Amino acid sequence: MKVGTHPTAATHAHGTVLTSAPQDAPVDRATAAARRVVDAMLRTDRGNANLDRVAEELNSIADHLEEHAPEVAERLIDMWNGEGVTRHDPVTGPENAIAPPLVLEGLEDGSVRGTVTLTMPYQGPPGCVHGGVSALILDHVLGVANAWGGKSGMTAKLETNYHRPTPLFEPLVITGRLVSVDGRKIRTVGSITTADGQLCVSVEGLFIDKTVPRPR
Ligand SMILES: CCCCCCCCCCCCCCCC(=O)SCCNC(=O)CCNC(=O)[C@H](O)C(C)(C)COP(=O)(O)OP(=O)(O)OC[C@H]1O[C@@H](n2cnc3c(N)ncnc32)[C@H](O)[C@@H]1OP(=O)(O)O
Repeated sequence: MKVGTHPTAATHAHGTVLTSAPQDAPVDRATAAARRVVDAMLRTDRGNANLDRVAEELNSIADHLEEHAPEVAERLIDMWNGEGVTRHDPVTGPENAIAPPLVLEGLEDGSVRGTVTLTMPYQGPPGCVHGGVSALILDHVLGVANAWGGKSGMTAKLETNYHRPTPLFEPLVITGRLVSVDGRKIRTVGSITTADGQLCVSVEGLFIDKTVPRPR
């Protein structure tokens, strides 16, 4: 695949950004605020006397958003249009409050790479990243690595090795790279390391070339 030709790819100093850049759009600002709420909810004092009022206000916000929500089928068509593809996923999507969101660059050596700091909503063992969250992030990153390598497929198998606990609250380097294509079988590897290079998680994925049609 020719570097920089994908509609979601923007060329930056260190590589080509494969994820949607956060925009100064109301939906991005509202999603960032929702992300703050999820994080703050886990951090706030359990005895905070205002939590009843918080629940009321948040429910009123949810009521408002639901009142303005089109039919799911209609929304799905919109989501899968153009750059929307990368705006709503649970790993990189600036419009998805459960996404950290991770920003990924495509590098000339064929790999993709990003740095992210995960906080309390992603916790598994005390102070550490939940293993399922690591697998989620890597599954997606391998999918983007496939796209960067000019392929796409469905995850058939994701073999995940947890080498050491993955720390919260510090930058983690996430990488992915397509290693081989054999007919419909695409093999892709990835890892999560600390900023000083300690390997926390490594994965080997088998993807099967198959396109699920976009909603229309
Ligand atoms: C420039 C770029 C910008 C970026 C631009 C954005 C890009 C945006 C990226 C989005 C990135 C999202 C990344 C998330 C990726 C998911 O989350 S995908 C969702 C999770 N995965 C699923 O739901 C898959 C569910 N499973 C299935 O649908 C089907 O089982 C599969 C995997 C498609 C295979 O079914 P099938 O098409 O009928 O194929 P089948 O004939 O069964 O198997 C084909 C071959 O594979 C083998 N195989 C199949 N399954 C397995 C298995 N589990 N183990 C071993 N072998 C297997 C078979 O044995 C067979 O081998 P051969 O006999 O040919 O040697």
